[in-house]
Amino acid sequence: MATIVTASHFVSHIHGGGANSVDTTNSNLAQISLRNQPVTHNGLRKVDMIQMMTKNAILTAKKSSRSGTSSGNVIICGTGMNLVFVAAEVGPWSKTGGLGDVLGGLPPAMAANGHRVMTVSPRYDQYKDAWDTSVLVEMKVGDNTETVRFFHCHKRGVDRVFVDHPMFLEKVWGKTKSKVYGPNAGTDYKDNQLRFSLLCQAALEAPRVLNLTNNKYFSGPYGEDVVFIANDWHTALLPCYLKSMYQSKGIYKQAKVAFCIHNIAYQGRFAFSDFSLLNLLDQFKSSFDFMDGYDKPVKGRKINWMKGGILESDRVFTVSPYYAKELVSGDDKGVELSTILRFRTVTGSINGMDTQEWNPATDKYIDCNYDITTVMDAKPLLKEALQAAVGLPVDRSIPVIGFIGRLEEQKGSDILVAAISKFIDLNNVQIIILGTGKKSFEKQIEQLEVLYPDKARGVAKFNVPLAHMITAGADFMLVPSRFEPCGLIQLHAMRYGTIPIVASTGGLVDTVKEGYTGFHMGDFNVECATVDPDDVLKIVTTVGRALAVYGSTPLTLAEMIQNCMSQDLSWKGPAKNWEQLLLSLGAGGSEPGVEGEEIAPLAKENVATP
Ligand SMILES: Nc1ncnc2c1ncn2[C@@H]1O[C@H](COP(=O)(O)OP(=O)(O)O[C@H]2O[C@H](CO)[C@@H](O)[C@H](O)[C@H]2O)[C@@H](O)[C@H]1O
Ligand SMILES: OC[C@H]1O[C@H](O[C@H]2[C@H](O)[C@@H](O)[C@@H](O[C@H]3[C@H](O)[C@@H](O)[C@@H](O)O[C@@H]3CO)O[C@@H]2CO)[C@H](O)[C@@H](O)[C@@H]1O
Repeated sequence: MATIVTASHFVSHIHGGGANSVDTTNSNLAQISLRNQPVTHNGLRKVDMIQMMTKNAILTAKKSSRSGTSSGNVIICGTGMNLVFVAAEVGPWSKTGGLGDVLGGLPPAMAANGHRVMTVSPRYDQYKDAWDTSVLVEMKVGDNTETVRFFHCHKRGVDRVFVDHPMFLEKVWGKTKSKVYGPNAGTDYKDNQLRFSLLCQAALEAPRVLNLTNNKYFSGPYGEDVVFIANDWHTALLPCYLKSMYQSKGIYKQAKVAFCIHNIAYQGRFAFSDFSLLNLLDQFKSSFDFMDGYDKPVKGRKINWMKGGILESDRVFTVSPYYAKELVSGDDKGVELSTILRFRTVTGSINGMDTQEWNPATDKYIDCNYDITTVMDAKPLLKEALQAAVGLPVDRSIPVIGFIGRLEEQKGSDILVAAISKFIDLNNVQIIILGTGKKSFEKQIEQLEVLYPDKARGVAKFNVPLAHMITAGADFMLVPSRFEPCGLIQLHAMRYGTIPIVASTGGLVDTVKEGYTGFHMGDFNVECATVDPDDVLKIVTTVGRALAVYGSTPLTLAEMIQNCMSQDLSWKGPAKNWEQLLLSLGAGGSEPGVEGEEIAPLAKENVATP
């Protein structure tokens, strides 16, 4: 267990209000703010004042928040659970893809429903909006004793906690979008196991040592009655440390761990001898023990972090119901963990999307804002702006197909490139691909412009403004994934009235309805080493179907656009679902939340780094 080196309270001039500040303008809220005050020295037991809140009191709290008597626009009130999300990425501070998006969007939606919510992630950069808490904790990482420092800010009702250590900041500084896991795509930092061991230990300390006093609903440390939501392999040690370092000493007795799989393709497989680096008891060895036929990073017997996380946590979740089924369907889709997963129940809960960042009515990256009533007028203008931006002939009558994604085998950009050569000359169409990742795939997409100067562009950059312009300006969004746990690209596209053309896998099955909100291509071969000609044909055929609708039945197209845009794709529904799932874990002090509306925007400018 970690040792607190210095634990000073937050200074009131930073966050406003002293450590035990109680809002007295509303007696209900005053009760709420006492909820998490420590009452014993080491127990940090939650004062169960919340039970005194009647439903009426909750409603009053909500009403006063809505009417603006509370600070800001965030509607939160004190009931529910103490939730601690732990991940290697948290958007917008750090994001290489969808994991960062989920950590950015789901926590505020949970907070809106009255839960007390913290995220813990590395401090990869000098975030302008996160302050030094001056709380330091020492922990054993590998053979050394390391000191971490916690930074913090409170945004959209969520405590955003950043773990500061040179293993994160020194490596990544200024390059958060590309260097979170390694110096380049496909190469991992050699000390990733130590980095994420440190993250897991820090995350277990944060709820106990941070005296957070930044809003009127909650104060004091979170205490011990928490649900940890550990995300992906980087957080797999958390349930083990929880058991061996805390629960064995009577701490966190009623805490629970939910382990969420965002992508089974990344498991954290390392040499078996590395187990000793993790400072885990031998009792955990069998959970991590793993054999595969690959030579990387060493031949034969390995440890597998994802396997450990699956077996040692209280419940296993993933990000769509269909992917949950695929994971246990066989070793190809379960990436050699399907047998292990069959020992556990894997529950899929579909992701939402950030409807503030991705809102055509307010999007600052597009020239003309629109909604469901003005989409048909706006889209041709946005298409022209997009064509001009990437240097394609500007012509609103030409259908434009977009693709956005990490250039890994998962996303099928190689299949798409093969398909383009088959359909592009036969059709009056333009295609724009945006992505970063494997160098060979980046070269493939950059080559498109050379081959088809008037019809195709490939931009090998991580470019958020361009992602928004494509999402708004394209007519169709292609998602030819070999596998896709949930997928956010198709959600963003539908919200912008851009019709998705998707492979029939994972969350794409759950979110896109054939002929109603999009087009399905069928499922693809998950074998990544080659491009299956059948899959190329599936893209060609389905693109043909979509272009026929574009060209011949504009009314059907318009209807599909309306169907896409009229859906509620926000985190609201998914957050309610997550609430039920997390309540079922039965962590100490857990109670249902309330109906809430998460409406506070996050100014991204504040997050800018050096
Ligand atoms: N070059 C670029 N420039 C700008 N933005 C870019 C970009 N490349 C990607 N992005 C952005 O990254 C995000 C990608 O999210 P996805 O969920 O579609 O995929 P990802 O595989 O990363 O996430 C994994 O985790 C999520 C979350 O659970 C699952 O939805 C998904 O299926 C799973 O593979 C989107 O916000 C997209 O706009
Ligand atoms: O948000 C996007 C994804 O981010 C995570 O995936 C990263 C993964 O966890 C890292 O291990 C690393 O993956 C590399 C892998 O370790 C290496 O052996 C090689 O196969 O290359 C991989 C890519 O560089 O980077 C991944 C991000 O690129 C998260 O786990 C996923 O769920 C998210 O989809």
